Amino acid sequence: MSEPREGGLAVIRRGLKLSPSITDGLAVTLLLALVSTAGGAVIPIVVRNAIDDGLGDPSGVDTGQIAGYIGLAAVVIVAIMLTGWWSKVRIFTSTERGLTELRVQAFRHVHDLSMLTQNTQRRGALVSRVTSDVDQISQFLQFTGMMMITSVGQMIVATVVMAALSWQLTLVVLVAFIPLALALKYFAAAMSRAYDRVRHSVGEMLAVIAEPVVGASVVRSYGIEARTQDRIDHAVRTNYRNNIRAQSITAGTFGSAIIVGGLANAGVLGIGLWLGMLDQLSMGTVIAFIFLVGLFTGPAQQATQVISDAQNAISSWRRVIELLETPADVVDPGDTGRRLPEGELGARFDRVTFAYPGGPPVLHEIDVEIAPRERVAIVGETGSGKTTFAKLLTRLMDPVEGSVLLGGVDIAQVGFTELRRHVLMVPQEGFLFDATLAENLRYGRSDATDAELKEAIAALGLADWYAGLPRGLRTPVGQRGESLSAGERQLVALVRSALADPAFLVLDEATSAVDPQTELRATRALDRLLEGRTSVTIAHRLSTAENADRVLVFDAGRLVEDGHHRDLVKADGVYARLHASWVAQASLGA
Ligand SMILES: Nc1ncnc2c1ncn2[C@@H]1O[C@H](COP(=O)(O)OP(=O)(O)OP(=O)(O)O)[C@@H](O)[C@H]1O
Repeated sequence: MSEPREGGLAVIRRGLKLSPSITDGLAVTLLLALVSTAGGAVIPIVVRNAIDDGLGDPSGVDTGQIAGYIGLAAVVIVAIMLTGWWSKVRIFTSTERGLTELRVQAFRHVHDLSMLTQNTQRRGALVSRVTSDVDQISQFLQFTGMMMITSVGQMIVATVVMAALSWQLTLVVLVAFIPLALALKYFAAAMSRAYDRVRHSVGEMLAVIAEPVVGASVVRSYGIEARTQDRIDHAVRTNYRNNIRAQSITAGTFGSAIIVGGLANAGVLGIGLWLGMLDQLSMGTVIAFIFLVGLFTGPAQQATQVISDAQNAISSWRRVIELLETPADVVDPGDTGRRLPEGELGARFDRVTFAYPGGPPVLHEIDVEIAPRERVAIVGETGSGKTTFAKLLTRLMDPVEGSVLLGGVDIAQVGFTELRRHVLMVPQEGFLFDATLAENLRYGRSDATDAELKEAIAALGLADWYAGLPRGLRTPVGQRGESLSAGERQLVALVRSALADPAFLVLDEATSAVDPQTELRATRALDRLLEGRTSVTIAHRLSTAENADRVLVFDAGRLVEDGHHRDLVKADGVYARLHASWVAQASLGA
């Protein structure tokens, strides 16, 4: 299905490179953690000595010596606590710092990804995916990853100390663990498959739940609540089943590790006592061994949990890296980019061909020049490429071949900020944020004063509309502007554009019907907005094409006609047919 995936270590290496703060001071942190772990192995030795030398002293119980050992044990325990605490604080701090960097990079990148291949909804899903993926990585780095390293250290130290005390008992412990060590590989593979299924079903479930939330109005208006609910129930149940299956495997492996631990302890006790009776082992050594078996088996019991957490974290990391490495298809040249000429601006499409990723060309060799201050209307059947043309003009995407120039400059070489200062796209539905009217208008120009906002409203002939607003500039527009009518939202979008004051405007004409009074206001406001500017309007209305200086007609991705409405009607081609159907519709509506 896809190319071979790189191994876990390679993913970790690349992930660490992306968040260098994680490894800041890691050597010291690990050293502290290992000191803390190794400290654990000192206690059994102290216990052994206290028993053998203190209690088992032939001249009677040596309380002084025992007190000395207890004191030593206390010092070691305090040292273990302090080094353990300190290493944890260090690992939390550095991983949080590194993961914050990763979150910032990932969220920024989601926004840089194509406006077209990633619609708003997909981007929302990506953002929540990144959030949960980074949480997984954090859980791993702060708990399990650290545990993994200290566990290995603990097992090595325990083995060395055990071997130094008694090779026979060490052998007993190792033999008990061999089957588990071998089985772990299989458990890990089963767990990996089970958790893969869980991750997949979580993704499905989120998508199925998110869709009807975003499309709530469609769900309600088509009365498909029951069907939607069925899909959600099914996704939730599948996720539940997958989770239960995965948890059963985890529980099974954990349980078998406990059994093996028990067997090792029993073996140590049995054989230890027997060796003791043969006078080959001291009492202290056998008791110390019980402690050491604990040190050795603890990590092995947690190995399954560690492996599954590591697998989760690695696939999360892999996804975040893949996201970050998805090239942003429109690259911002930034401040080093070229500047656009100030004042009026014309545009040129120089043999522009465009295809959406993986699709056939939808615009073919478009060659056209738009003069400064010209009012151009774009018309064509649905799917003919009008929106694509407009998006190329504002560089929401780059042509596959050819180039788009503004004022003689290839817009691919112009920084985003500079470009947005000169050319602006006014969509059909200007998105309004859940804030006041003033705040929404300031998306056009952030430093505009209240007086300037009112001036801009008046300049577009909207003073009477504004006067009717209950709280003036402080009027809340509601979520997505719901407190305003569709027509009023268009008015806000026009004032916002006027405040931004670009030389070149690209408009997607609204198709939604609005009341006649607002319609009149919008037409008047638009007329004033376009005054003195170059404009390209995706026209859905007859009057827009009729009033334009020039009409560009698209058909199946080709520019087939170019001229004034009058001449195009006479030419009796694509435009004449479109025009005839508009006229017929208008007379039907009348
Ligand atoms: N994001 C996309 N991914 C893939 N193909 C797309 C995408 N957007 C548009 N297309 C395809 O590109 C072609 C041109 O679409 P475009 O939106 O430019 O047409 P349009 O003339 O603006 O149509 P409408 O009037 O319906 O908005 C169509 O065939 C369409 O299916």
